[in-house]
Amino acid sequence: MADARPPRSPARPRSARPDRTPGGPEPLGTAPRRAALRLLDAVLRRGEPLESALAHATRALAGGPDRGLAHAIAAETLRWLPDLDALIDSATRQRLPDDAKARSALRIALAQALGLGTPPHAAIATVLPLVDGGPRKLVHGVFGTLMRGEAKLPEVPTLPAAVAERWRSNWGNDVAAAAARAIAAPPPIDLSYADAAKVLPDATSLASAHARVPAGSDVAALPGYDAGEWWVQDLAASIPARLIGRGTGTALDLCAAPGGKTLQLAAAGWQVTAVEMSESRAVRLRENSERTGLSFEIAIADVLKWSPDAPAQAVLVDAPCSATGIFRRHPDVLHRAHGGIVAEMALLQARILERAATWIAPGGTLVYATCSLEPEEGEAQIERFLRDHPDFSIRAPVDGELPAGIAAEPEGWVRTLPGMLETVGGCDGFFVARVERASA
Ligand SMILES: C[S@@+](CC[C@H](N)C(=O)[O-])C[C@H]1O[C@@H](n2cnc3c(N)ncnc32)[C@H](O)[C@@H]1O
Repeated sequence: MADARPPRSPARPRSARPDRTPGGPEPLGTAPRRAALRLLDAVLRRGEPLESALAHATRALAGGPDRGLAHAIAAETLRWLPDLDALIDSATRQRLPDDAKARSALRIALAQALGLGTPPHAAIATVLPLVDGGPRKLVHGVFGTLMRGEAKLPEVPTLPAAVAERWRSNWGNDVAAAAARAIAAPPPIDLSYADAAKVLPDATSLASAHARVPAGSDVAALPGYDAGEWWVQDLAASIPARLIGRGTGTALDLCAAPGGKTLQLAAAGWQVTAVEMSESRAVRLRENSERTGLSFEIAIADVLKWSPDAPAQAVLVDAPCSATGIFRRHPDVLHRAHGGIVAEMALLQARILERAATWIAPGGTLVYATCSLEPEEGEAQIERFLRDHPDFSIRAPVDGELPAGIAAEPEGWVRTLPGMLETVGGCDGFFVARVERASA
């Protein structure tokens, strides 16, 4: 590559040969790195969610552990992307283009060596075959320079510039700084229980029917898994159904899959119809119903075309959104969810809300939620909705309805932000508003 400075006397990490004969056997462990490279390409070039790209990018891998490794490498790279790029730029004379294969290969080699604790010689030996016939010497040299210089990642990851600017301007510097701290490692795992009496006795519990277990726990080994007593659901994601509460009437869960909120509503006694447009995601609804023994109707339909037979007492709109609030577990959103996506999602949310408003019985409740940290998908939606629908008004949460440590905003809605509950593991960024239709 002509545009990068060859390092001074490149180091040769143990067992990595920059001049390996092309076509020779590939070092063991290269296949998951190749899949990680494909995953990065899917997220950064095509804007695909990491989880959606997983099946295709890892289809050639032999088994679960290799797939898990490819996912872990890609996710770690996305957590630290601006910092990895800064290191790469510090060791090249001319900046490598963002989409250069050499940059991608270096990103995943460095993410492993500096983030995942992979021995440097293994990190580079398994990555060099990915640039065979290309900038192999450059990649090897830059990596060697950085390792010799004892390169390190900072203690706190750097947010991508556009995200940092947006969140600082919307929520302030402290929230943006807390978001950066929250990217450093995967968060703890929250479980929602159908029966509050069955919550694991030793676990941290921040709300009724909630347990929090450490990140990386083998959830399938936890008590109650086989019996379907609980499902994985972030604490903030459990708030929308908490605000609907218990009831025996009809509830519509629009945009329902994979179904965490549908299960909560069914467990709270409602006769639920779960509406989901994606057939493949609706399979998860069915599986979750079978696993937990909680029953509800499923309608596979687009809510922009579907209508219920009769108005419902409760309607939950967990609208499709930019998903920037779930960046801790899905760091790809930090690099995909730009302003255009937020604007597109905000339009869709407004259309869904308009339809949902017509399906609520007098005196009934509508809960609107998004896992987004963008006010256009939260506060602005509900402000506009209330302006356009004078027969609806906010019903603020009362004592005991929200998890410990989370309070309603003065306007009566709930906004969870990075930094909240930080000392006990944090929570996702969510917006939740409960509005009630006036009685006839
Ligand atoms: C935020 S997720 C829902 C998460 C879910 N409520 C839960 O708690 O597990 C949004 C869902 O809405 C679905 N969706 C998007 N647009 C839709 C539409 N027009 N009609 C029905 N479902 C839609 C997506 O396929 C996705 O499954």
